[in-house]
Amino acid sequence: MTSNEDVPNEVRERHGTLAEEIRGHQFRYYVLDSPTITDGEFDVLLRELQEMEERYPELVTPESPTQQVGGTFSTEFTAHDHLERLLSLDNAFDPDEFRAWAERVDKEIGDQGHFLCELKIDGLALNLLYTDGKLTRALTRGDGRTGEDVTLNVRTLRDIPERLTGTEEFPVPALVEVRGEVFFRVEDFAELNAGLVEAGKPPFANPRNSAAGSLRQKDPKVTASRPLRFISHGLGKREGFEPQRQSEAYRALAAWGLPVSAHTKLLSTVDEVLAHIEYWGEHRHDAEHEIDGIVVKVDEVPLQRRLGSTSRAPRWAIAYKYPPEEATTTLLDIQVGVGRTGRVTPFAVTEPVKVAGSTVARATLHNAFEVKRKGVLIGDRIVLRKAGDVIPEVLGPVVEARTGQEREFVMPVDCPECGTELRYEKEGDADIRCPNTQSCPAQLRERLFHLASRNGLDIEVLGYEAATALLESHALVDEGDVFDLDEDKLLGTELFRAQDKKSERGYKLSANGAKLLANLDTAKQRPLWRVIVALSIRHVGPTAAQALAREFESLDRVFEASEEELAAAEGVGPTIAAAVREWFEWEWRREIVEKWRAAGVRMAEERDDSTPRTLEGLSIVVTGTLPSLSRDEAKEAIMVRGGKAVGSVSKKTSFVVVGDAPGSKYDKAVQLKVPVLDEDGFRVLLEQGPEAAAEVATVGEEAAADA
Ligand SMILES: NC(=O)c1ccc[n+]([C@@H]2O[C@H](COP(=O)([O-])OP(=O)(O)OC[C@H]3O[C@@H](n4cnc5c(N)ncnc54)[C@H](O)[C@@H]3O)[C@@H](O)[C@H]2O)c1
Ligand SMILES: [Zn+2]
Repeated sequence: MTSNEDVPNEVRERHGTLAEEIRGHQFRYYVLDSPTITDGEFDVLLRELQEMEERYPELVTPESPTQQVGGTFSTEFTAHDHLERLLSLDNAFDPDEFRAWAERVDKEIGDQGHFLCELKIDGLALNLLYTDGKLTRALTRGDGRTGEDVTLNVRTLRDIPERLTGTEEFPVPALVEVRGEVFFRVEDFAELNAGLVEAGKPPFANPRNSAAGSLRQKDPKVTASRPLRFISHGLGKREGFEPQRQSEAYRALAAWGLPVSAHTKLLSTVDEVLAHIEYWGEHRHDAEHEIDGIVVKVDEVPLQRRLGSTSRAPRWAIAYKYPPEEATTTLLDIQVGVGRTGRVTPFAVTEPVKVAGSTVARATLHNAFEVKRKGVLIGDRIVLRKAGDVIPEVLGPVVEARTGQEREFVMPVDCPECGTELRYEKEGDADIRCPNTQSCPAQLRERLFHLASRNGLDIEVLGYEAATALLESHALVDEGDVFDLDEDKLLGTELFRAQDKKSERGYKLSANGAKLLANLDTAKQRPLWRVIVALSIRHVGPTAAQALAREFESLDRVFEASEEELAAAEGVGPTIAAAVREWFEWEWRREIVEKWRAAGVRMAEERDDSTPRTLEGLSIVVTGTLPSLSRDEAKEAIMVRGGKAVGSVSKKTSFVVVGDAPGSKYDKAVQLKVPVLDEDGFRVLLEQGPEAAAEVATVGEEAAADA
């Protein structure tokens, strides 16, 4: 027996309470489908327990959460044993942890394995038993040995075949346990939640919880009404089928009619794997479902056997987890901001918290109805989410954590910046606005900042600070004056002065000031669509502006067009048409255009006739990373040849240009049989035109096989 003497008492105590706390969270997560902390926070607790046990191995007992597959089963369902255990996965949270795992693997099996990298789908695990090709039972993971029988519910999933089909290469086996993940696509999840809210029911916190909640229903009809999806990612017990490779098993599963992932990649070295992990870390939201990491598996089945498993997880696989995109924090206050089109939006001021690698202290709440709908009170513990480059948002309150001290948010009546009474533009609007469009300092500042942004006229020096300073010193009345700025006017703004002892005034134009003037000069030459973006017309971002520029070719023609003509133009539509007409109704805005024109800003599309318009009438989608062209360069090349660079794949798409790790657009192209080009093929398209490109393009399944 091991002696326990060297474990300090307080460590033993902390271990006990921590393990209890973790079990409580597991119960709420796996049985109730209603966690009170985020997954990231849960992982931190489990990691703390692991580290304690590594330091003091005496603390390890078979009952510790570190030794068990997290879940359990509820009495709502019949319990059934898996034929072979369905385990969890060990985690790596940074490259060093991943390297350490790879080194352990290497030591065990020598340098002879391959790494199969898969997206870690954020759903819930399911075990399907097929006997003689027929689906006979479906179990949740449960505690890894015993799961919940959800067969009736699973039969309602379209992705899961009742019967397996066999092929010559892969005949149907006598028995096989197929493991995989049940999940919601991100867009289906959003739709489901919107429907729940409309019906007055509380929305789900995230797609994973909604998938678990939808699958574990007592009434299969409810499950049937939810668009749950399934992707296979493993095998349990099998008879009459012995794959040598995990990747081979996936080919068999696909042949039998089961869905497998299109994003699985076989790699040889640790560096390649880390590059792949980094790639998906930046493209996390390109997949159709949520991912919380990359699962790396040793591909060779005999090597998997040699590595074996612990009681909790296989040693031959690891889940590399990305920084969590959700965190809980305290909502300190709700304040309002005024945007460039006058929209007044409440935003959350929170205790700073780390999410997705950066510290967040503010999050959007969209409008007063959203605040109500989300049910958040000032003082609440809340769940924050930050996905990629998107502005952080408040998901909702942790109701269990309320103390009774929380208070409701009240929307202000007047504009916080100019004091004008706020109003809804028309009845039923979600957004309330400051009607002082021309001179509300907040709106002006935001418009200037937007005008100078990268999608607008790209004027580097004109950031937030400069915009504020120019307005405060009255160097500008509104954005109409931007191109009239000169040295004299800038010298009236302290920000653009530099000390100069030689001059009488004691200052001269700063380097930044000179740079601003130079930048403004260049900005006059930007293409028409950027000028349109810079006007801050509601609903008109880069895509709409490009459509307007393409269809009307000059700002005057946009101005002269009727609402009907605008709406009829490709890529414009009624909302944008109405917004454009509304914009031009105001005298002071037409003056902006006149002042810019007088200053020499480009007002019409300049056709570059040096390049023949060989792509006229074609719609082309570029997706994934091309080896030597940036996405913008590729789009530019399409547009100068008269083609349209569009964002989404439809039957009308002429070509889809595909780079590395292309995501769902590529899948869609295969499905709709739109010709697919790689970069070489794209060059053929640019240099020799569509007919030559069609010869080198791949179509449908043929394209999928190539990838
Ligand atoms: N918020 C909470 O209170 C709370 C409580 C308990 C657990 N959790 C969360 O649940 C998860 C822990 O659960 P876990 O034990 O399932 O561990 P895990 O999420 O680390 O990984 C194991 C699971 O990943 C899934 N998976 C997805 N894609 C896969 C692929 N391509 N190949 C293989 N498996 C794949 C499988 O279902 C597998 O069982 C963690 O994310 C944890 O944070 C949260
Ligand atoms: Zn105002």
